[in-house]
Amino acid sequence: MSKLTQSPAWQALATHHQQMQSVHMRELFAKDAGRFDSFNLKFEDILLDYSKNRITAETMKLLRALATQADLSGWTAKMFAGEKINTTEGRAVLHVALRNRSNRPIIVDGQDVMPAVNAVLKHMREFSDAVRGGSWLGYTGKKITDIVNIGIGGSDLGPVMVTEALKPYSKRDLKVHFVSNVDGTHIAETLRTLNAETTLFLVASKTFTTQETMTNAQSARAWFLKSAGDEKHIAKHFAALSTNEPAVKKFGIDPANMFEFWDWVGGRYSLWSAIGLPIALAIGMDNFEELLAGAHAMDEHFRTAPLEQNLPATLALIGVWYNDFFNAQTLAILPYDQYLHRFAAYFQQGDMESNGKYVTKDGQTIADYQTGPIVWGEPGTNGQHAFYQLIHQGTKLIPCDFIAPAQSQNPISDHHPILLSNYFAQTEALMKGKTADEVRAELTKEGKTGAALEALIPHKVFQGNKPTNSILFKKLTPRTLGSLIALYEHKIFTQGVIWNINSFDQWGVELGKQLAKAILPELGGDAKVTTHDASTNGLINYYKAQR
Ligand SMILES: O=P(O)(O)OC[C@H]1O[C@@H](O)[C@H](O)[C@@H](O)[C@@H]1O
Repeated sequence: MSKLTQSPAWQALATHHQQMQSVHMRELFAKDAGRFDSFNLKFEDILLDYSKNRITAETMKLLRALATQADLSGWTAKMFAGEKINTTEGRAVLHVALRNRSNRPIIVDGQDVMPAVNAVLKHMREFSDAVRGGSWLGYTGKKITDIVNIGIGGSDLGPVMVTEALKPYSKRDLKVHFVSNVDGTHIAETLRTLNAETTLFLVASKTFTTQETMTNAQSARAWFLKSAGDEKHIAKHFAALSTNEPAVKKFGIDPANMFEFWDWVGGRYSLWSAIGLPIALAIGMDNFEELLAGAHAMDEHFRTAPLEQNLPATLALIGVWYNDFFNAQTLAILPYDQYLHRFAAYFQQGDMESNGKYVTKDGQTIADYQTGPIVWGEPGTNGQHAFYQLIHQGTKLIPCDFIAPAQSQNPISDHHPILLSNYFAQTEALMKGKTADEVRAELTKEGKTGAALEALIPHKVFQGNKPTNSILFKKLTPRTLGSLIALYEHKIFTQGVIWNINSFDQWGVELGKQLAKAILPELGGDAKVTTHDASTNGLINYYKAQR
């Protein structure tokens, strides 16, 4: 058994789980009219209702003891102080510095990082103001109408998610496009309608070596030069967001158009850095800084609020409860806001790349507990008509986060009340379910009788007792979105601390990259490939025969 599963806090939870397994939330609500009051938390205008979970006050107490045992506050202090907690890469983890609106000095290798952070923000403001204001002109003197961000993973998903989420705040006549996939279709379809004279490319890559991004960037460059002719025009049409200055220079991008960030910014935590430039271009720098301010406020909350009041820690502990004691495999993130349609996709990387680890910080194989969940989801109400069946009546336990704004950005007729009636109804249905007696009464009322009625009953029963968190806030503003993202980031951090894993490296993505590099040259020519296992050889040779 591992140190964690043998620990007193874990053992106490395991024992408690034995009792809780058979408890139905319907009973918990029936017994306690104050359950909502006991199990909700507020942060600014964000409400987290976690009462529809298979928990009691005792559960939460034991879960908090687990966080204390893992020294969550100690690890949090280390992260915020710039200690190199990403040990396998020898790096600090300081996305919190990027949104440190207090300007409190944060020291890495003996130097305060804040002056450099602020200098890049200033550069981003000047650049985005010039492009948005129309004073930044393309090579034929025309204003920029289209931005194409070329990046992948953390250099794509955050900006995509946020620009979609904050569309109501965007400059509608400046379109932002995103190219990530190395599939030529992605860039071809994006460039099809664009004009080189009015298009600005942002090459977004922390390392500036990522194959997909470099391939797309070279194709964009070739496409641009086909119209512009002279390489000197690249300066007005290409900018780079990166930590790798030599590679940016080598690509031919003017260093004045390089927006720097640092190795202590993880790719999946980088939307707050220069990687956020497409966001700033879309919504303006004032709104981008509001996003930072919202995240900073959540950082301060996470850093200072006691566990009992701490939203990220609470979400994290509830997640651990299902993941490790109920053996849940997944977490569904279900935003009832169309603007948040990429939120789950964003946290698929955020969570799964951070906590998809089977080795502890000290290199031990984890054999007797689960780490990160599979994260997935789609906006409501679309999901209801697709996969909710399985959540309601399948054989798997699927904890869900339901997220919604009280105010719509598009209050057309009664759309929003209809949307929210579904939001409220789903968590109620998942919690309560429907008993055989209730089904019988309903069917009888409909005139059904006898064997036909009895045969139908089991199919129409909902067991209920399906756990959900509800996150409800006033309106999806830049500030609120910043807080929401930081809420999930710190949840992921907390779970990583409890599971004793490094949430900030991503070695698991390397093997495929290595093998693809070896395979690429084999795809040319007609020679039969024999260097791999039979399946891989067979697939490659079939491809070569068909192409
Ligand atoms: O920004 P870069 O260096 O091009 O990297 C893009 C992505 O590359 C992937 O390999 C990593 O798993 C991600 O974490 C990262 O965000």
